Amino acid sequence: MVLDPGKLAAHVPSNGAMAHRNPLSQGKVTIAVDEYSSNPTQAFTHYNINESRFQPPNVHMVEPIPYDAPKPAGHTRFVCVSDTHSRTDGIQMPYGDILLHTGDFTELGLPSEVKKFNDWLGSLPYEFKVVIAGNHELTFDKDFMAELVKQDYYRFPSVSKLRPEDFDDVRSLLSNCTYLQDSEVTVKGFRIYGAPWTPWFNGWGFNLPRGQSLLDKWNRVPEGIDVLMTHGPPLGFRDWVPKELQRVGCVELLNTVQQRVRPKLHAFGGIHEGYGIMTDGCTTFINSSTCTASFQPTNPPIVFDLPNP
Ligand SMILES: Nc1nc2c(ncn2[C@@H]2O[C@H](COP(=O)(O)O)[C@@H](O)[C@H]2O)c(=O)[nH]1
Ligand SMILES: [Mn+2]
Ligand SMILES: [Mn+2]
Repeated sequence: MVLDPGKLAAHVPSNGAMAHRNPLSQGKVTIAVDEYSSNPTQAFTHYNINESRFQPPNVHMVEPIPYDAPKPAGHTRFVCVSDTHSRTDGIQMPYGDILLHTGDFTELGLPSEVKKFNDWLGSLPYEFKVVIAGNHELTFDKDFMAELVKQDYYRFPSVSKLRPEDFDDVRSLLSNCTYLQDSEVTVKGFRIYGAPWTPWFNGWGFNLPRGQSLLDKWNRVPEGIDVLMTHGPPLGFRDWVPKELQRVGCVELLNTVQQRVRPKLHAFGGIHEGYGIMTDGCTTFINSSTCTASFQPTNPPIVFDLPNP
């Protein structure tokens, strides 16, 4: 899809207490921990009632473009997938230029799974493929693995059985893509930044407490990037978990995206139930979780066109 930002009201929330320009840092916006950080459902309600922050005209749902829609001249087509969880066999992949996979490509990050995923990547025709980890890629999280081997009971027996030499260099198994972890790559002129962190939930990989710990990671995202890849959603954008009647997106990620970084595209997954697309007029938010809540790989990849830089 091609969006004309001029047709949508760009929304910069008025909650000035959480973002301010630092006079010592040449106009750079500084994000502070949000007062509702620890309770995203309450944060959503508060900002929606007081600022209509998550409803029209500040936010709109976006229909995905059909795969056979011609790509406009001077555009690059992104193909977004996420949360494939080692279930790639039946996925019909559409035409595009750059593949983005926003994590949970395995169940447990086992080297055998990573190899299978890498083989699948190798079979795809895209010119560029960019991948981040999710909370299921346990072996990619060095701190998680260091803690796991200290435990005298094993929550993840098949992972605990691995020898360090089996997973020390697990990233090198991803030879058919660019893997990002708190890092960026420029592809076809687009600056793409990727980070795997999600709010703590059941003690998986790359989990961090809400608040300053996650904000420290988001503070590493540079201004001026075109595409942000995270595993999980920001607050209010495709982050609803119906079975718990909860919003679970990260408030600090939202404030970072809307008030400081303002990328053209924010691609993520993480909350399988949130599959779909929204825009705030500046950033298009795509949750491309392939797997459903019951881990069926039935949600199709989402394509998105951006004008070339
Ligand atoms: N209440 C919350 N539910 C969550 C959160 N993160 C994930 N989930 C639920 O689990 C599934 C699958 O996630 P996965 O990482 O195991 O693949 C997801 O679709 C949600 O239903 C959370 O932070 N809070
Ligand atoms: Mn998942
Ligand atoms: Mn996940």
